Amino acid sequence: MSDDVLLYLDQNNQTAIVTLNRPEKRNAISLKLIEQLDQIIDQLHRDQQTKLVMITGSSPAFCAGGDLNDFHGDIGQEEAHHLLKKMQNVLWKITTLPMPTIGWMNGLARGGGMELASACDFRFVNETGTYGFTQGQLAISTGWGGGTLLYERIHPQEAYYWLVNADVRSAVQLKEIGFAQGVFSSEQLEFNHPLIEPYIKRSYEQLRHWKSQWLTNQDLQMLKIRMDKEVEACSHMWVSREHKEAVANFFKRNEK
Ligand SMILES: CC[C@@H](C(=O)O)C(=O)SCCNC(=O)CCNC(=O)[C@H](O)C(C)(C)COP(=O)(O)OP(=O)(O)OC[C@H]1O[C@@H](n2cnc3c(N)ncnc32)[C@H](O)[C@@H]1OP(=O)(O)O
Repeated sequence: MSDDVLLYLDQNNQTAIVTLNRPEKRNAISLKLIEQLDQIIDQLHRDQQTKLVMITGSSPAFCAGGDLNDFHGDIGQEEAHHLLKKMQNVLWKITTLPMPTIGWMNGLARGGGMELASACDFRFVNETGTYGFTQGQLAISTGWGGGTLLYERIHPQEAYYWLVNADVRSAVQLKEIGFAQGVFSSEQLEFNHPLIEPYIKRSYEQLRHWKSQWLTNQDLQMLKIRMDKEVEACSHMWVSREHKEAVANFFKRNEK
């Protein structure tokens, strides 16, 4: 069985690197990938050694969002809800991991890929990448709870504006609005680079404390309710004719 998600723990188990590994599909998130990611995140929740988790993609992309083959098809609203909920649960588990998390955005991200990045505490982006909450272009909204998380990461006015525009932005723009904490070249984003040294220098206790403080500072109960509502809303849009046409157009375009 191929591994669609890889987990690498560095020698002293200080850093866990979680890599989405479907580069030929731009690391689009299939149902199989969700299952594997879920198991890895559960393992990290139980972990008593790791100081830091980094989530990244196998080059050239970070993540193209939900795999439109798996999430599409002739399904009703309840089935759509059931499928979307699976990844919402994973995003929730990532959000509430007990250690700091970095979305190590090595390349482009679209749709659910941006939602995944929003579930991380910090985001480092590749200067050559392009990034967008493009769900609006597919006649849906964010469907895994990542739109709700976006409101927690940047100014609400800017989050609202981005979701409605559904536009694709540069790395520098992401830094300007505070979505990304740093913009780096591909070489700088190589692992074991000094970029993560500041984190590793801090003690386990410090990092776990700051993470706990970060989570306490958010109203998690309310956050979960807001994410649930987002999934519900998207599941209704998912079965619309407009969405089905938009997905069919994507695959037609790629056939040419
Ligand atoms: C389902 C949840 C929902 C949410 O809650 O947010 C979503 O995520 S909806 C999905 C949103 N994502 C998209 O709309 C992105 C669609 N993809 C693209 O726009 C482009 O592929 C790209 C990501 C900009 C990359 O472009 P490029 O580098 O030119 O590569 P290709 O277009 O040739 O793609 C290579 C390969 O990958 C397949 N692919 C890409 N994205 C997806 C996807 N989201 N689902 C399924 N497959 C995807 C693409 O079809 C190509 O496959 P082959 O033709 O077999 O080579």
